[in-house]
Amino acid sequence: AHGTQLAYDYYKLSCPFVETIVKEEMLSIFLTDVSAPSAFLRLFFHDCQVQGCDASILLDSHDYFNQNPELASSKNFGIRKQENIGHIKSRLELVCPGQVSCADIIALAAKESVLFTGGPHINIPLGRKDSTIRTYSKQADANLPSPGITVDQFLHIFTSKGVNLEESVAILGAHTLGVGHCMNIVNRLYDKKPGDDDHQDGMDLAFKAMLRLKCPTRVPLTNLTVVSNDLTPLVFDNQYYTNILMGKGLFGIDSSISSDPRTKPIVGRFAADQNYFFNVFSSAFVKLSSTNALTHKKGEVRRQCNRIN
Ligand code: HEM
Ligand SMILES: [Ca+2]
Ligand SMILES: [Ca+2]
Repeated sequence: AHGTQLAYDYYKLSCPFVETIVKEEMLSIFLTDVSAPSAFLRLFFHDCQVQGCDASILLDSHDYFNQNPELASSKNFGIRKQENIGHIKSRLELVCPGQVSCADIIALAAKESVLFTGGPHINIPLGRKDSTIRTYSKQADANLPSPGITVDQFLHIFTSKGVNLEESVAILGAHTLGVGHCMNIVNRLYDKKPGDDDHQDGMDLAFKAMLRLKCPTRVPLTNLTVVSNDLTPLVFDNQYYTNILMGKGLFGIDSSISSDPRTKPIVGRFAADQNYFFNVFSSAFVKLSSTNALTHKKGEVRRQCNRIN
């Protein structure tokens, strides 16, 4: 099974128990850290968004150009749990040395995170290779979306990967898990010109008052406070869509998709039908996980996730 494409049975001969081992390791991480699933899900998106799903995000700094690694970008603020991927990798190296890529481990960790928190069981094809090309913080700055992007920019990011309109709205449902830092929200709370109407951005006023209490100033220190992405940040459910329809979206883009005429009907459908959301999320996830995947002789299986062999 070492062809030129990702395959569902890629490790059937070379590492038949890879999925069981990753699941086992993930369970023990989840039991000690309830915030881990959200961290793995975001790690996966940020890896795929810069140069493709190739574990480039795990590479650390040392190189002769002395440039910052991808992870140092401010857009990667709050990214955690990379070291757990390295730990799972070292366990897999004992069982099937040189076989399983770090990029596949990131994708498997993300799908286990969705399942463990109550979301759908997603089957993903495997066989991604790890990048042999180093990435820099500038690439992450340029490719990772800002919380206030427009719906057009948002749709462009995903349609360019073959993700359709409905699937794009579904993949943002990942914001059913986890938190955001005040630094990513304060612009929405304090950049009003005098005389502006507080109602104009469609944000629920009680919600806005709560956010202002949690994030009282633009001063960087208080920006380290976190706020939940939805009402149930530990559960993968469709609450995110219900929240954004009520004007309780945390980031600008969360609010925007609940009012744009192209995306609003889809948000309504996901809010009304969790199963339907799960199905569309699953197909979006598989597409996202295949972004620029390196296969066959492109790329390598790293021996250690934080460095090119
Ligand atoms: C394309 C539009 C997107 C934008 C603008 C965006 C923006 C953000 C921002 C600003 C944060 C908060 C980071 C912090 O303050 O610590 C965040 C958190 C998060 N994002 Fe996104 N995101 C997008 C898409 C996605 C996608 C596609 C996924 C996964 C498939 C995802 C998964 C997450 C998760 C799970 C968190 C919570 C992380 C945690 O609790 O540590 N996001 N996102
Ligand atoms: Ca990458
Ligand atoms: Ca939730």
